[in-house]
Amino acid sequence: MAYIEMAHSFKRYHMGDTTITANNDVSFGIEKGELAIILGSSGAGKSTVLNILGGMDTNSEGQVIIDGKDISNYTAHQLTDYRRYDIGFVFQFYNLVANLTAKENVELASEIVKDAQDPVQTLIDVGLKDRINNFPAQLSGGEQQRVAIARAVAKNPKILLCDEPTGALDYNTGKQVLQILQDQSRKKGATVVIVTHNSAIAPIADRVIHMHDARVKSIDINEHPMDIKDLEW
Ligand SMILES: Nc1ncnc2c1ncn2[C@@H]1O[C@H](COP(=O)(O)OP(=O)(O)OP(=O)(O)O)[C@@H](O)[C@H]1O
Repeated sequence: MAYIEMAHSFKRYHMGDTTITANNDVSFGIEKGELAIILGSSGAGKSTVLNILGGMDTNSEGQVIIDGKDISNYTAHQLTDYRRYDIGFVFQFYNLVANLTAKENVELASEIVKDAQDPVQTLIDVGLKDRINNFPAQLSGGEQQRVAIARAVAKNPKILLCDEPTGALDYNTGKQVLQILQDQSRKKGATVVIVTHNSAIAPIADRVIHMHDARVKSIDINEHPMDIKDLEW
């Protein structure tokens, strides 16, 4: 069984008399240490998958096995622990706390787990040695996203989930952020899942899960993922 295994997962939203099926019989596996990209156009159901994998939402039906445990059966309390200890999340618009410095933003996360990485070292690792005591408003978009990545990885999560992490960034800054995410997988052994509508970045992934209209349309394995420096879009 794969490290992450979503099996026949459905997510239905009920709005009055209508039911929206955001995920329709979604099944895929992701191996430990892989960089996986979930690719699809707007409304395909990608964020729904990511939120369910991250324990921020629950599915209506089907299994969500993470490291051998089915989180779809978890209680609210178990899901809180799961989000706290096992998951790092990176959002499109960074979601940093505006009145805390870069270091303090990372500490917010590192202080709630037992075996966290050192916040300063984590910021140095993402190239922010000279920005440690700056507030988010003093940082560029790319730098803010790097703080957000440092915050996510400082907890040593089992899985790093990223929702359109380069969506608000320009081309070169986006590539730098992708490089950091690919390094998390290649050099640190983290399992990284990126949701995007940008098909140009698919070649950097070990596995590409194509979604359309709430379903998985196909899954591609890249035996030789492209280096970010060779990527063009
Ligand atoms: N809380 C909700 N209540 C009702 N419908 C929802 C809710 N969340 C998502 N949906 C619907 O589910 C479908 C899938 O949404 P989802 O956000 O997963 O797509 P997506 O592929 O991530 O799109 P985008 O790239 O635009 O974020 C959409 O039709 C959306 O309107």
